Amino acid sequence: MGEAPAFLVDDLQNEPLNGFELKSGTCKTTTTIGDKTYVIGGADDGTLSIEVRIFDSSLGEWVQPTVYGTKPLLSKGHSAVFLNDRILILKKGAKSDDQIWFLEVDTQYVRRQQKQLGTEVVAWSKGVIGNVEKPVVISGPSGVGKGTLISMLMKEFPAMFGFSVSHTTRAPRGTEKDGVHYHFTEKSVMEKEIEDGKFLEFASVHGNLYGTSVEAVEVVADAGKRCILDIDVQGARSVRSSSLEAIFIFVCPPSMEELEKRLRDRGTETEEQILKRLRNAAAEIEQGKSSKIFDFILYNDNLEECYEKLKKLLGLSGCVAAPPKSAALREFNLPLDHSVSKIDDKIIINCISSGLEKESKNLIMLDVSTLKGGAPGRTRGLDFQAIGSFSDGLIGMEKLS
Ligand SMILES: Nc1nc2c(ncn2[C@@H]2O[C@H](COP(=O)(O)OP(=O)(O)O)[C@@H](O)[C@H]2O)c(=O)[nH]1
Ligand SMILES: Nc1ncnc2c1ncn2[C@@H]1O[C@H](COP(=O)(O)OP(=O)(O)O)[C@@H](O)[C@H]1O
Repeated sequence: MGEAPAFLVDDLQNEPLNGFELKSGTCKTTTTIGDKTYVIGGADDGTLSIEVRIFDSSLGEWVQPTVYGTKPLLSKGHSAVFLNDRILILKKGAKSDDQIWFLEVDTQYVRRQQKQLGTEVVAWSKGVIGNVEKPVVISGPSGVGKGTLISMLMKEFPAMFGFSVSHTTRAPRGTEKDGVHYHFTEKSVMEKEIEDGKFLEFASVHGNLYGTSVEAVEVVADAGKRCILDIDVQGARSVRSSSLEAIFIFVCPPSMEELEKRLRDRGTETEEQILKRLRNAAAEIEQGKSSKIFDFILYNDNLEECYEKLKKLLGLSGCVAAPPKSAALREFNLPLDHSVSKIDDKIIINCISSGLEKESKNLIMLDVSTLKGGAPGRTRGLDFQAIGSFSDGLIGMEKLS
């Protein structure tokens, strides 16, 4: 709460300013939803990130919300458009990977946090261009074949999937590379990073600490790929109750004898480790089958058959590996001079650029009908098309993807 600058109160009381910058030149926008007006923009204390304050007209008070997610850095201004449960922010003059942001104001995640904290909550997430499917969480006992199935998937569809590289305190195996298979970490360092909120989930498994950092998932999302997480049942449970919308798959062995054989034949663990993993396996299988965490259970008896079933679950049966996405789909330059309007689930951006001889206009359509999964920090499923360019009254139709 606090004193509102005079011009803001004045502006808020006199006219609805949805999506338009306030007159003061401080690069703020206001968006009114019910009794609440979200004032989004640079703070008056010189903060470098975009700040949010809420004016609650039913109380006649300013509210300082709890803000989740990484705040976007200030730019030369922005436009704001309200979409059902979040506000789309289009930053002016920002780099192509930093211009589309969402302020979640009424998503399921935000509502849950508000209930828990009893305060006003908003959450930032960055927009990711491209219709990438939900992340895939794969769990199962040690030695069941998770890593093998994931490697097959990544080999056949390298442009489609990206692996979430976990942190672990266990020692690397012979062929494992730091930063590729795991981020091998000291326990004290990892514990400090967990305390600092850098992890989406973590668990103690077979006597070591394992965890998925928020960054590990974001790196894959930013590359426009579908994220695969190989995590244990405890981790899957944490992700299930997080804001990451994923598909959860549990892999079962055909029998405990076969599981033991695979673990021994792999030859990567000491006898003590093998026994520990086998002891834990029974409980993991029990939980995997009975808990409501998993959407699908796969039996990995014959490897090829199991892989085909996995592909089917992921909608990839009979699918020819997709070519890498063209750069055009992910590149999008929003000029300083533009206006924004909304028609149903389509945001129409009218970009005006003045050349030496004539002024030309470009119309870009941003499709927000299939937004997926908010936090941690990313909203996927944005698609954009150039729907027209007219300098001499000529409108051309061109799809960028
Ligand atoms: N919760 C959680 N579990 C993980 C993570 N990374 C790996 N695990 C799980 O830790 C367990 C042991 O993994 P690992 O040491 O690679 O042995 P392996 O399963 O025998 O190959 C497996 O069940 C993994 O799924 C993580 O980031 N978080
Ligand atoms: N369906 C299968 N039949 C026989 N061996 C398998 C099968 N799937 C995996 N394996 C082998 O079992 C061992 C354990 O597999 P791995 O992928 O490392 O398991 P996880 O990642 O679940 O610990 C590996 O040596 C792998 O080659």
